[in-house]
Amino acid sequence: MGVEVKVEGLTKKFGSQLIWNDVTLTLPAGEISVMLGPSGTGKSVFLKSLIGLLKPDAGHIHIEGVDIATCKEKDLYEVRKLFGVLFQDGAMFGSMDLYDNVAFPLREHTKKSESEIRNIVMDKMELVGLTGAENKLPGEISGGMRKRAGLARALVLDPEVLLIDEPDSGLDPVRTAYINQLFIDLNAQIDATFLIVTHDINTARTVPDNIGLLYHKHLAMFGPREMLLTSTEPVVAQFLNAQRVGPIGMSEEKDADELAAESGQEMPPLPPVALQIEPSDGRPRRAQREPGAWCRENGVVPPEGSFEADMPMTPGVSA
Ligand SMILES: Nc1ncnc2c1ncn2[C@@H]1O[C@H](COP(=O)(O)OP(=O)(O)OP(=O)(O)O)[C@@H](O)[C@H]1O
Repeated sequence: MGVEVKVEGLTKKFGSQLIWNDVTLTLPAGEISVMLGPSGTGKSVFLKSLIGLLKPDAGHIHIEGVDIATCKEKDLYEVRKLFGVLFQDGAMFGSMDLYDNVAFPLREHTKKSESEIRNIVMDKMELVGLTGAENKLPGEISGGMRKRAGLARALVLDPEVLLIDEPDSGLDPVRTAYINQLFIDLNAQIDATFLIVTHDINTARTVPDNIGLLYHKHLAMFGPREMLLTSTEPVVAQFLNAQRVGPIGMSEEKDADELAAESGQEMPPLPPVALQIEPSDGRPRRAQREPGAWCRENGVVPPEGSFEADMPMTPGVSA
């Protein structure tokens, strides 16, 4: 069962460059959360801060009673064992075949016998659909397969928290759809807490239980998927609907002249809220909620056509 990750007032700077300030959010145990944000807003830095690879300048990260923002190296080493991480490129050792890559954390961090290791590696390879590819080298397989192998390696120590950095980078839409379904199925099976950093709006709209948006050195919003997908807050609505009109500019916040030039243009109405992807075997996830439940409980009327099975495609967003 996954564990809760509670982030309070987290601030990160590199020298005088502020990356983000006062980030406060809770990744609920066993739920899938997605972190979005324009390029360079510090999504990867946030992910690395969560496992203690980067030290925040202020704030706290509470996991299982330990504050990893301030704890000793020895405690950090222990807490890190709760995490599995899938880096953007899979971070495979090029000279090792997939079997040895996936077995690596078990050989490094456990005293398991080679036959126990074999059982675990083959089990995780099967989970990610890579049975039969054990003897391939990372350079001999596609980007999608490399990500799956990276995922198998992230799973071998049975993580309570799975951090995934841009799983869709370099993948075509079909492969992205497959890996998104895999995340949902995995979450149903292992019940870990997931945090996925992505640029892909379709992933953000259909995979997570919660969405966060980093923008302009702060956390603009974090909450249930339906809350953000029905939000008319300009930054959130602009980003989640891939619009040019709104406060986010090409490289930073728009200046007064740019905003004035847009004054006659309105953001189009919000598109319908898509159904969340469900596990392929039909078994519900522990965190799964009924479509529209958050809207009903909070008196929010979702855009017409929301939660319909065969929703039409929205520009830039495939259902
Ligand atoms: N180790 C580091 N030292 C100094 N600056 C860094 C370091 N790591 C990241 N940065 C800076 O922090 C900022 C945020 O980087 P980060 O990679 O987290 O952004 P991102 O939101 O993940 O971007 P993208 O979506 O393009 O991957 C960038 O300006 C980057 O140059």
